Amino acid sequence: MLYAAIRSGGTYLRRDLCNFNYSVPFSVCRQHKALQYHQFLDKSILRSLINKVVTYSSSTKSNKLIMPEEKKPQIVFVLGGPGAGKGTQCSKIVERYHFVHLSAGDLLREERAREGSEYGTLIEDYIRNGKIVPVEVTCSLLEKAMQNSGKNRFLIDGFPRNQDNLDGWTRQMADKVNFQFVLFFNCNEDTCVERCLARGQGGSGRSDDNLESLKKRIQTYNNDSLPIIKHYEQLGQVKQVDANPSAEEVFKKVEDIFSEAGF
Ligand SMILES: Nc1ncnc2c1ncn2[C@@H]1O[C@H](COP(=O)(O)OP(=O)(O)OP(=O)(O)O)[C@@H](O)[C@H]1O
Ligand SMILES: Nc1ccn([C@@H]2O[C@H](COP(=O)(O)O)[C@@H](O)[C@H]2O)c(=O)n1
Repeated sequence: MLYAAIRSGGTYLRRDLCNFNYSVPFSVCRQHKALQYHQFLDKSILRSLINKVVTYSSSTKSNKLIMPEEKKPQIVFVLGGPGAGKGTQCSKIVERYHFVHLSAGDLLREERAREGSEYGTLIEDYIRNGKIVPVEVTCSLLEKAMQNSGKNRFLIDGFPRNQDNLDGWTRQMADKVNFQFVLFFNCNEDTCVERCLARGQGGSGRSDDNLESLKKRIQTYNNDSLPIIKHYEQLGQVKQVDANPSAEEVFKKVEDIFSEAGF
């Protein structure tokens, strides 16, 4: 038998990964997702055991192995209109709460600029026209950036932006991460446009900080991104912040949210 059931429907221990012979030497506290052990079990063995425990998805009845929830990277999605201040707030969160900030837009711009990229032209066309790049490209960039960072806490900024993004993420990543919540920066359309135009005039160098692209970006946001935020709202997974005040005032609300969430 490959797996020794610790508790049915719960966490399983892969015997073939263990170099000793205890049959059921510890129990798994599912509620707290923590391992508890019987007194006779040596702590060093326990430590090595914990490293070797994998969870088995009994709900799917498949042989798909899933990492324990507490070991998966923690993910916060950061959403809001163009220029709502997502990037600005993410930088502050990184400083205060030691998250890694991954902006889907930045990763796409980097990929566009990468010599030899097969997606450069496609990405430029999508960005200039405010359209959402197919998820296969974006999700792979996100996954690679997560792996390369070697860290375990991520703000994923500007993703998922449409149903394709959400479906692709669910297929490729949902099982691999510990999703926390969506941080939604809600900002008036006029303010968003003003901020992006000012950013363009200030020399952002972005090919989409102009009125023509902005109209398209806002249309995409209203038609494709808002329904995704609503989807998460219906699941009770959205923490909303009014993004119209100054960056400092907005961050105070963000701090409340992150502190309350235990970060
Ligand atoms: N609360 C704020 N008040 C005034 N200006 C702000 C505020 N937050 C951000 N800005 C400015 O607005 C511009 C857009 O901010 P930022 O890049 O953080 O937005 P964003 O939501 O990440 O944009 P995008 O989705 O287009 O990448 C920047 O020039 C930034 O300095
Ligand atoms: N999930 C995403 C995110 C972004 N894009 C494209 O990049 C543009 C800029 O994004 P920002 O978040 O930096 O504003 C955006 O308008 C899209 O064209 C994307 O395709 N998918």
